[in-house]
Amino acid sequence: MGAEQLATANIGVVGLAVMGSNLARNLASRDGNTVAVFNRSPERTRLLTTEHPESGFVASETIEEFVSSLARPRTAIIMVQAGAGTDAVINQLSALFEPGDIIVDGGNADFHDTIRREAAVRATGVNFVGAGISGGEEGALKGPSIMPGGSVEAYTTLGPILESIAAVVDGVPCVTHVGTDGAGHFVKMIHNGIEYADMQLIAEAYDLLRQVGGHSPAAIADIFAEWNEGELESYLIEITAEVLRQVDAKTGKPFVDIVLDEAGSKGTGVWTVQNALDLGVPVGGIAEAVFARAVSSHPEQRGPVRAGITARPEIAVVGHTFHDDVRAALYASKVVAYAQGFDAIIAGAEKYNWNIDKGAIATIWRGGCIIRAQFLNRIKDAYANDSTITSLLVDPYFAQAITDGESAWRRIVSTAALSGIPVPGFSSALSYYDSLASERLPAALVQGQRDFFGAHTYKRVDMPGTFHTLWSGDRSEIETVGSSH
Ligand SMILES: NC(=O)C1=CN([C@@H]2O[C@H](COP(=O)(O)OP(=O)(O)OC[C@H]3O[C@@H](n4cnc5c(N)ncnc54)[C@H](OP(=O)(O)O)[C@@H]3O)[C@@H](O)[C@H]2O)C=CC1
Ligand SMILES: O=C(CO)[C@H](O)[C@H](O)COP(=O)(O)O
Repeated sequence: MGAEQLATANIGVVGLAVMGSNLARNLASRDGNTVAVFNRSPERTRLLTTEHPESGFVASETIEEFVSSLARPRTAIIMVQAGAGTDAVINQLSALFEPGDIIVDGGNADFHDTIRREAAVRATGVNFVGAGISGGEEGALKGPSIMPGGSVEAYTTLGPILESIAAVVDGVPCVTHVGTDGAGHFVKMIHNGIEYADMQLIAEAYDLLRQVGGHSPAAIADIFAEWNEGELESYLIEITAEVLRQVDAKTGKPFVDIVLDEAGSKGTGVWTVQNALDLGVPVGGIAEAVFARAVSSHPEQRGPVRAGITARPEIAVVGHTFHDDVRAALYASKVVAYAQGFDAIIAGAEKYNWNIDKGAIATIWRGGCIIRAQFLNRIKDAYANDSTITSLLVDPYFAQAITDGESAWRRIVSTAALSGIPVPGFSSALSYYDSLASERLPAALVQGQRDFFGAHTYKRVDMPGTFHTLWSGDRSEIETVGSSH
């Protein structure tokens, strides 16, 4: 590593922790690439170059050296901690980059930050691409799903290199230009929200099979492995079977029994729910998954409540088809979670003026990412058949899937309630479906209450206009000017 470097690298990676080092190795393994690498603490850089001489990295110990090692137009992918760390590296690179160069933030950035950063960097003539990258360590190395946002010009240069390192399904690379500025990180955020919901539903299925079904973790691993051969085939089901089959070497107990039952999070699920609230999109499945992790992480509340209860419900007696019912409930709830996630994408695209192709998003999520699944082919097909559908639940395939699983779904939610097993994911998904399916909702009464205490007005079912009842007067109705609010 010298002070000046020859500009031999066609791409660089800044941030060489788990994701950055694996992405750099992935890039280096593709024909024609010479990869420059830099990390704030040089120890990581040294470790990577020592352990992987085959990658032929051009390593630097200062950011200046790193920039000088890049051929023009310079392209650098940042894989550092979201937030202040990312801002620090963007500032360093923008001070040294020239118009036409490209900075890619591949971390899990808040898309509002990406919108801000893209505008600031673009003003200097440098291109900024906020790219969601999913797949964890293995995906980064072997082929992730990549969700880049930013300008079309930047994608023209960057697209081929991203396509060369992404996962490939049916010959199609799992990368697409999602839209301008923050679109890529927005879609990655929704991906993570769906990931939360999917994981929670799988965890509820496990809990039911264990507590009500009476199966051991190893037996449940076999059930999940079998489910992974059918419509539920997905990476998350596959790894769940692996986790459940694991035995703790220290105690000989199932691994799942020695792990503290307090789920952590890094924040992208919370962002999804916060933004869905702002957009007015009901994403109950994702919200329940976030809240379920929060409930689990409050032992100071769980302990005393549990200690104060003298008797728990008897576990309901179930028949031998119970695990088929759980599978059907899991599938129906999963359909709802994905439908809600795509609704949030549609609402975000509208609010932020992104031209997001829903079918293309389903396509690039089929491989490389954490929520990769066969099932995404069905979503791709649904939007190919009709890109204007108001909900995935009206697509003929999904409507039929829900109808087929509906009775089992209801049996599972009621069995769980009778047995005292928490199923916030399954039950919120069912309530959401029932809300959409109901002829009339008690929202009419809520409107009446709002009008009573706040003169917020209401609309009538039998005539146009906006009305208010004089609740504290003679209770006659008047027509009001302006719309209901
Ligand atoms: N881990 C995962 O499975 C996934 C992670 N991501 C995202 O990818 C990004 C990288 O993730 P991961 O590899 O896990 O690493 P971490 O999120 O743990 O971040 C560690 C890296 O950030 C660098 N860093 C932190 N602060 C600064 C700073 N102020 N200036 C310069 N560098 C800084 C560290 O440098 P140093 O070594 O000097 O401390 C190190 O290289 C994150 O945004 C993460 O959210 C996305 C998908 C999956
Ligand atoms: O982005 C990811 C995968 O797509 C990360 O694995 C994500 O950080 C996991 O989130 P959390 O730690 O909140 O469970």
